Amino acid sequence: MTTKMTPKTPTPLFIVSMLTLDITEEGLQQVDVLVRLYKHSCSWFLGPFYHLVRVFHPDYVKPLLMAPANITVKDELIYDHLRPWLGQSLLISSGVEWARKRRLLTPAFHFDVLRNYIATFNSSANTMHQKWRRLVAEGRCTLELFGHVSLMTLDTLLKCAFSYDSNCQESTSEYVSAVIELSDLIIARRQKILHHWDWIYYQTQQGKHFKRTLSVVHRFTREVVQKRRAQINQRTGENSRFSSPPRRKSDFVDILLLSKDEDGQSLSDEEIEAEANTFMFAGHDTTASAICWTLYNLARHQNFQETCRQEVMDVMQGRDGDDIKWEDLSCLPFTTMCIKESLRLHSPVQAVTRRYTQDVTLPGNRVVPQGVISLVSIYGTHHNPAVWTNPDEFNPLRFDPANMTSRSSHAFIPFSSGPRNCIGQKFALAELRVVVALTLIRFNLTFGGEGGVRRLPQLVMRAEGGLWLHVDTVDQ
Ligand code: HEM
Repeated sequence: MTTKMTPKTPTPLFIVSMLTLDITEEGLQQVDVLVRLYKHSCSWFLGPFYHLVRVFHPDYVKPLLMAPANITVKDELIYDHLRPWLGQSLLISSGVEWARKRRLLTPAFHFDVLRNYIATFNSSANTMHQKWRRLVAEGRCTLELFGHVSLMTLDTLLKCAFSYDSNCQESTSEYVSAVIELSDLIIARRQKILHHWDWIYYQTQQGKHFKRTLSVVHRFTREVVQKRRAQINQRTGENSRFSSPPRRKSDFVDILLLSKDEDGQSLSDEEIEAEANTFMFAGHDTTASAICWTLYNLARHQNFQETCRQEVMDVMQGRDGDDIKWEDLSCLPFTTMCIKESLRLHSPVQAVTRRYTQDVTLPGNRVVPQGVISLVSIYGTHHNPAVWTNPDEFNPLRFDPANMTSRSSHAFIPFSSGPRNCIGQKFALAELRVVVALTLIRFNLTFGGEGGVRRLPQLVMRAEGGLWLHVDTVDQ
């Protein structure tokens, strides 16, 4: 016998928090209450429109995230506002269209491609740290991390996606300002229920501003792709049978321009623009959030910070410069454990939502009926006391391989899982390790605030009023 997931009676507080998508510290604490109460999932009707199942136990998360991509649809409640910016890209599309794009884009994230980006990760981090050194020398030792780190991840992505040196960490870039503004405008739109309808939103000042900002971003991407296409066409003309790679190291746009599906079809310029915009959106804030929270957690746990620093210094011993190399990444096991624990405790993405075109069966013969929105709570799963002992405690030893054998494969899902998992996770983890390692050998980090910060779960996990750390240069 199967049981359809039926709604539990929600309290008004929970309904309000769903409509505002938990964008406060209190919203997160309400999730903690739900998780302790229900352990696996709960299910609601939200007004007349939505029936929503919220899942936060690995046993239930697994069948939902591992469901075949051809029955999985990205839900409009969360993703529709991104469509004007990202178009029908990998993040948003479904079915056959998604499968074709995923096949064409996967080579862009192969290890052989990623290892070329290590130099860029180092140089972007160096620029940020030079700024920090200047600020420390001026006596401004307490820094708001998100501002600095977001510019650095944008700088990196612009170089890796477009080979474009924006110098955005040192001076204002119109494109970078527009990308930051678009994310802020999308958050603001989500919080106003009436703005969810296009025909209202685009009449408002905010909606008009969104359109103007969008045109800056789209113009930039279009110009890069068109210019690059022209260069490739010119090279193929010179060498009539083959499209040869560029003389500089390939970036994402080059790889997408040269990729072909089984029928020999390549992505159109519009499709490449959509994917490039998606990399910028999906890759900069998420990675910045992960870096900032890792540094924050290490600032609050000096013993772990010191162990990581020692580990990095051991790797760098006897070297002339202090660049992190690709081969070094696998020699930083404890630092990687701290990064993973931080991704658990302060997961940049709090949830993913899905609908399924068929019923999905969960353990105990429970069924999520087709069409129902499933909200897979990454935050809830990572804070579930039925899965993690003392879930609010920062304890990197959870990720010691000896302590991981009995844990479900779906207990730790910062990058989601299954066919629609994050295509950029190896890129992100490599950048995280480089930036965290370089930061620790150059700076001591301390947190002065009492009792921690108030978390701000927006598009990614941030901190209310910013994330402020005290930064001192390490004597070398
Ligand atoms: C710490 C950093 C990152 C985190 C925590 C993260 C997390 C996620 C999550 C949870 C998803 C699933 C979204 C969903 O199903 O709705 C996702 C998908 C995706 N991510 Fe990431 N991400 C990170 C970095 C990146 C980077 C660096 C890139 C690209 C350069 C990227 C590109 C994408 C794309 C294109 C998808 C859609 C994949 C698909 O549907 O096939 N992400 N990411």
